[in-house]
Amino acid sequence: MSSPTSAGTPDTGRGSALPGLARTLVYTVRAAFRTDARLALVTLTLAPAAWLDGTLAALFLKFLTDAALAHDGVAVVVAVSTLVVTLAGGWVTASFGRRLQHTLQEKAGVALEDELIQVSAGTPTLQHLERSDYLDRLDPLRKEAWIVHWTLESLAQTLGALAQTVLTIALLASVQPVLALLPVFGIPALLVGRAAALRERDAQEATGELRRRQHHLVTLATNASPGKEVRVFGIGDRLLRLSRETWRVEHARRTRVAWVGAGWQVVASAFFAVGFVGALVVVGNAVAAGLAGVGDLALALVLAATMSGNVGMVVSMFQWLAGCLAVGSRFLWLVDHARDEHRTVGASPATAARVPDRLRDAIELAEVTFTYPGTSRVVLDKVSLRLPAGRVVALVGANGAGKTTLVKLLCGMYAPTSGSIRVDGTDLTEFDLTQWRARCTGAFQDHARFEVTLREAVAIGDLDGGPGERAVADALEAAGAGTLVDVLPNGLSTQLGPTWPGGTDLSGGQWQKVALARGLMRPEPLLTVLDEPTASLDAPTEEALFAGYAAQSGTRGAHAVTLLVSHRFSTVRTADHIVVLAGTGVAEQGSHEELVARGGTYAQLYELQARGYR
Ligand SMILES: Nc1ncnc2c1ncn2[C@@H]1O[C@H](COP(=O)(O)OP(=O)(O)OP(=O)(O)O)[C@@H](O)[C@H]1O
Repeated sequence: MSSPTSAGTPDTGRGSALPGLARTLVYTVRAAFRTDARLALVTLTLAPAAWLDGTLAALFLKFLTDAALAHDGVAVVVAVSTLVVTLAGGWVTASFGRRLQHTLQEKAGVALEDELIQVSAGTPTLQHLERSDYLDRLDPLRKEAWIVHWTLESLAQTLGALAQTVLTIALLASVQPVLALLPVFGIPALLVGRAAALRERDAQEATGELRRRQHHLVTLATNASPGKEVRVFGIGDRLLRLSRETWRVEHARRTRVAWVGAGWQVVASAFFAVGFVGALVVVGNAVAAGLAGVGDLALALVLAATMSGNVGMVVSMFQWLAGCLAVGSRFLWLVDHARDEHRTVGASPATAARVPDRLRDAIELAEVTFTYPGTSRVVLDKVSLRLPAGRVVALVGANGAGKTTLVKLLCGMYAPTSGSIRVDGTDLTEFDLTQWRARCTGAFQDHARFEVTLREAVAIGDLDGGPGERAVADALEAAGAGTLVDVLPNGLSTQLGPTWPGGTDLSGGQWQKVALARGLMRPEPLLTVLDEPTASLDAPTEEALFAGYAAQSGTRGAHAVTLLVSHRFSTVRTADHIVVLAGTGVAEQGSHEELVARGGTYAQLYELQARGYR
C-alpha cells in the first residue's frame, strides 16, 4: 500500500528500461506452454529437426561418392536409400511442422489478446493509457501484438539453425579437425547481427512518438467524426503533407540505423569469406597429399559452402527472434507495470478497509497536491475540500483548471502526489480500489460508445445486478431517453453502431443519454460523478437530468455525494455547494447565494451567462 502523503501515483515505469530479452523469452515460452504444452513441445522438436536434413544429405552424399568410387553396389543402394529417406523425412516434418505451428500461433494469439485485455483494463490507474512516454512504448504492442505469437516459432527455427551449424561443424571436423575453426569466422556476423537488432529496437523506441503522430494523422483523415472539420477547413492536403513529413523523419531515423547495421554485416561476411577460402585450401592440400578421400572433399565442399549460409541463417533467425522479443518485452513491461500498480496502488482485498455501506459524514480532500506522473506541472496544489454526504457539489472553473483531474483522483484513477482523500475518515488508499469503484458511478464528457445492443450498453453500468429489463428501461427513462426504445428498430435489442449488421447510429445527444442511463444503473453508489456528460443536451434537459441524479443520491439510501462538473450556471446554481477551481486550487466555495453575494469570480461568470439569456 502506498503512503498517500508521500508516494502519490507510483511511477512504475521502471525508469526507461524495458525488460531484458532473456526474461522476455522465458515469459513468452512459458506462455506458449501454458496455452498448449503438447503443441509447443512438438514445435520445439519438429522445427529444429527439419533443419538437419540438408546437412545429413551432405553426409550421405559422401557415403555415395565413396561407395561409387569403391564400386560397392550394396553400399551405393544403402547410401541412395538413406539419402531419399532423409530428404523425404525433412519435407514431411517441415509440412506437418508448419501446420502445427500455425495452430499454435492462432491459439497463442488469442491467449495473448486475452491477457492484453485483462492486463490493460485491469491496471488500477490510467497512466499507461495517458502518459506520452508509456504510449510511445505501447504503440508497437497495440499495432504488432501478433508478432509476439511468433516467438516460440522463431525460437524453434533459431535452435534448428544452431543445431544445423553444430552438426556441420562436427562433420567438417571429421574431415580435418582444423575445419572446426571455420565457424569462428562467423562469430563477428553473429555479434553484429545482435547489436543491429538491439539498435533497431532502440531506434523503434525513439521514433515511437513520430509513428503515433503519423497514425493519428491517418486516423483524422479516415474517420467520420473528424471528417466534418477536415472538409470544412479543407485540411486534407495539410494532413497529407504532415503525414508524409512525419513518416519521412521517422523512416530516415530508422533506416539510417538499419543501413549502418547492414554495412557491418557486409564487413562481417567478408571476414567469413576469408575463413571459407582457407578451409578449401586445407582440404585441397589434404586430398592432394592422400590424407583425405574424394568423398571427404565433396562433403567439405558442400558443408563449407553452406556454412556461410548457416551462419547467415543463425543470424537472421536470431534477428527474427530478437524482433519478436522486442515487441514481447513491451508486453512484459505492461504486465510488470500492472503488477507493480496492483501492489502499490490501493490495498489488497485481504487487508483492505471495508468500504462503508452508506456515507455518514463526507468525502474529504486534505491538502491534495497532484502532478501527472511523467510531467512537472502541478495541476492541483494543496487542495482541501469537504464533499458532504447526500449533497450535490458543483465544480466550476475555466478549461484546464483541474476539474476532471479531481474527478479522476476521487475515482482512484490516480493517487494524489501528496495529501489524502478520505471517505468517512478512511483514506482512499486503504480501500481495495476495485471495491471502491464498485461504489462509484457517473457519466463523463468523453464517454464510451459501446457498440453492443442498447440493453447491454446500459446494463453494463451494473454488471453485478444482471441485465434486468425493467432496470434498463427505467434508467433510460430517467436519463431522458425513454423514447429511444420505441424509436429504434429492435427496441432494447437494437445493435448500436452503424458499422455492424443491422446496426444503428445514435446522435451525439442520444449517445450521451445512453451513457447517463448506464451511470444510473448502480443501485447504491457512494460517489456519483457527472463530468460534463451533457454537453450535447439543451440546458433544460441537462438541468432536469442533474436534478434526477441528485434526487437518486439521496433516495438510494447510501447518502452518496454527487459531484457535478458543468459550465452551465443555470444547472450549477441548483447544487447545494459550489466549488470554484482556479490556478491550482480552490478560488472560492459556498452556496449559489453566498457566492453571488461575495461578488467574486463565480458572481462575475454567473452574471455573464445570465446576461446572455436575458
Ligand atoms: N493525462 C494527463 N497528463 C498530463 N497532463 C494532463 C493530463 N490530463 C490533463 N492534464 C493537464 O492537467 C490540467 C487540468 O486538466 P483537466 O482535464 O483536469 O481540466 P478541466 O478543468 O477538467 O478542463 P475542461 O473544463 O477543459 O474539461 C490541464 O493543464 C491539462 O493539460
